[in-house]
Amino acid sequence: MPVIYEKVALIGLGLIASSMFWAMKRGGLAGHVSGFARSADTRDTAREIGLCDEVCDSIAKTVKDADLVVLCVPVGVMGSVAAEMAGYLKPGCTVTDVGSVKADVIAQVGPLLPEGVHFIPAHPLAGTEHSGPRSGFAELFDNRWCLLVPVPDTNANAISRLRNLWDGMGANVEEMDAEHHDLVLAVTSHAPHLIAYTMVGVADDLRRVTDSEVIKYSAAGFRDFTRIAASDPTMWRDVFLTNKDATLEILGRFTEELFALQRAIRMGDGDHLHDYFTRTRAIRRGIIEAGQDTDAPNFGRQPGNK
Ligand SMILES: NC(=O)c1ccc[n+]([C@@H]2O[C@H](COP(=O)([O-])OP(=O)(O)OC[C@H]3O[C@@H](n4cnc5c(N)ncnc54)[C@H](O)[C@@H]3O)[C@@H](O)[C@H]2O)c1
Ligand SMILES: O=C(O)C(=O)C[C@]1(C(=O)O)C=C[C@@H](O)C=C1
Repeated sequence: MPVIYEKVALIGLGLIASSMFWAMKRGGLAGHVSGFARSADTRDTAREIGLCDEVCDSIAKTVKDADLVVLCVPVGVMGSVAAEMAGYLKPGCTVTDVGSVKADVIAQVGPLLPEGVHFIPAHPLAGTEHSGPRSGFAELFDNRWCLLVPVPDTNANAISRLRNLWDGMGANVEEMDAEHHDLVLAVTSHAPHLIAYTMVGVADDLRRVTDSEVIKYSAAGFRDFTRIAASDPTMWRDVFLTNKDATLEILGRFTEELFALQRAIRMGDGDHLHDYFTRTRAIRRGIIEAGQDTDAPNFGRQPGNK
């Protein structure tokens, strides 16, 4: 694949930035990639593992002459990072981000960018519970969605160039508006993370009664929760504080449903429980049939298995 951007600058060398670097290298999509990290430790690690063609200790130096700048920092600091780099951007370059929340990031970053710079917010729907420069890998975005959230009147060529980059990194790209994005992600990602954090917290609170049995007899369902609940605390604090309204809306609905299920258990209303679980099972099966769960094991899908 031909080079899409001659010079790319990655700000914040963690899971997503490092995965983008390896994916861009795999596809030959960028000529030169510079990376900025605040801490000397992260810069040393990046140099040791060959992450970025150039590792810088200043944002100004990192973004100099860059055709594409990617903000890969927690959503709560997108604005302060944008303020620091705004005066050093190449005229006509594209600035994008990978933040998990979009409306708040657009409000933080948009007003700070000079005229003529194309701002195209983005969100790859791919990640792990790991963070930092060593956690990235080239395949992270393969066959995952990347949502572009362009603000109105964004230059169409700039959008299609960024589309091509994500496409070259293996993602399936779609466009969405920011409010819709934040509501959808509150359902599919943000509320589920909060529920996982809570469930693991409850198990920890019960530690005195259950001793170490929670860990010893950890069943698959709880293990999945602990993986999610091991996700980066800074990232997730910022997600909830910046996607407050949508998350609270979904948690309100979640609580109502939970109360209804709790009531059904107390009243011995097996039909309610059975109907509910039948409906949710169909949703899971729909996801697998649509080929949207690349991690799903094949067993249980033999013909005739209900
Ligand atoms: N982890 C995921 O599953 C996932 C998936 C999709 C999108 N995202 C989004 O991508 C962004 C990065 O997440 P990540 O998983 O790569 O996190 P990460 O913790 O692995 O990396 C973030 C990096 O940003 C640095 N940083 C923090 N504050 C900074 C500042 N003020 N200036 C410069 N650098 C700063 C941190 O030191 C860290 O190295 C976040 O906005 C997150 O919401 C994460
Ligand atoms: O698989 C995981 O570890 C993730 O939580 C990744 C996940 C998600 O919820 O799917 C987390 C946050 C992102 O903004 C996008 C992807």
